[in-house]
Amino acid sequence: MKKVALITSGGDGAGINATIEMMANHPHIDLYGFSGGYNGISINEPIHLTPQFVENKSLAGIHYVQTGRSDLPYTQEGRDKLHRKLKAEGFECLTVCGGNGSQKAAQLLHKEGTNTIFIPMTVDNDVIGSDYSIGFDTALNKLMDLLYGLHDTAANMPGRIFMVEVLGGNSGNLALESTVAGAGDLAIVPEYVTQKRAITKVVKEKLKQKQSLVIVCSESAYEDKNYQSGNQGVSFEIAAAIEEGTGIRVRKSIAGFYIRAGRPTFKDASIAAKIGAKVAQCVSDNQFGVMVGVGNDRIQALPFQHLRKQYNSLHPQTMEIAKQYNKVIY
Ligand SMILES: Nc1ncnc2c1ncn2[C@@H]1O[C@H](COP(=O)(O)OP(=O)(O)O)[C@@H](O)[C@H]1O
Ligand SMILES: O=P(O)(O)OC[C@H]1O[C@](O)(COP(=O)(O)O)[C@@H](O)[C@@H]1O
Repeated sequence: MKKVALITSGGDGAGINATIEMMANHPHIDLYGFSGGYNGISINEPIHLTPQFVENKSLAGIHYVQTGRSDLPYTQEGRDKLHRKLKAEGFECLTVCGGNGSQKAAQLLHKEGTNTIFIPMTVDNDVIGSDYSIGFDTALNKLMDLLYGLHDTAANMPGRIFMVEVLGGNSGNLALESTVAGAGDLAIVPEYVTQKRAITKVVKEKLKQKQSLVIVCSESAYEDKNYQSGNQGVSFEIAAAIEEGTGIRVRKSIAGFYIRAGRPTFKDASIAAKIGAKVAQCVSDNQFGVMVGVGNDRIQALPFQHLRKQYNSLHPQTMEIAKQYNKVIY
């Protein structure tokens, strides 16, 4: 049996319990989780994730271990603390579930001597080197539900403009995919600089064709970059510009954190479970310094050294379609 530590880091993502359950049930793995992200390794007692502990809970919305954002990995001193703690407690490997920031820290820790495996988990679906991140589909489905509701009220009471602000960090994936899927009329994404005048022009054109509009706006999209990843409120400023340009009041919603966790969809539960099985196999085979993610429709273990140049931006085909149908500001 190998003693393995696991943390979740950064924003939570539905489905990760299925990964943990698969790892906990592998005959070669003795799994322990630290709550609180990287800092949790230093300050929290490990939770023994035995097969009995994880039984029947893998599809729950509440994670087996709590996630968090931590200062320790940013400094050599902090990382040394983590290395020492893991070594002292006899862990042979650390598995980290999170987004791009967590991936960076995992790479540093591996380079400095702690065997590490990384698992992509973020609703932003922007992890370098993986076509999919655990939690994205659940968030997308919850967002779709909200947008469908707005379309219904829009149809019942025409002539209105609705604006929904959605999570996504520096990525417009949630906004773009939900819009192209038909739940929104126009996406505003941080990958393209959004100019007030351009939005008003597109909105006016769209209102010639449609009785009402549902606009899906990413949290960090705007021309003056005052709104960064994790900030809220950019849609209010964009809505004000649209109101000024069109004379129509904009009805606003922030989808917020409601979409971020909850019970996973089939896609999240399924991919997460398969990732868990692959991670367990990697541990068993002493294959460390890898990200176990999705590529070419398969679960794959990609060595950290292959990650650098594969920045995961908006899906090119989705973006092309969105442009063709005037569903995105670019
Ligand atoms: N550049 C970095 N160097 C070292 N550790 C980092 C770095 N960026 C992020 N981290 C660690 O990963 C954690 C999560 O990163 P964050 O960017 O907040 O979320 P995510 O991993 O979901 O992208 C941070 O709180 C920190 O502990
Ligand atoms: O929960 P917080 O700390 O307010 O952070 C909000 C951020 O977390 C996310 O929901 C998820 O981001 P990460 O998974 O990269 O941590 C982003 O979409 C958003 O910008």
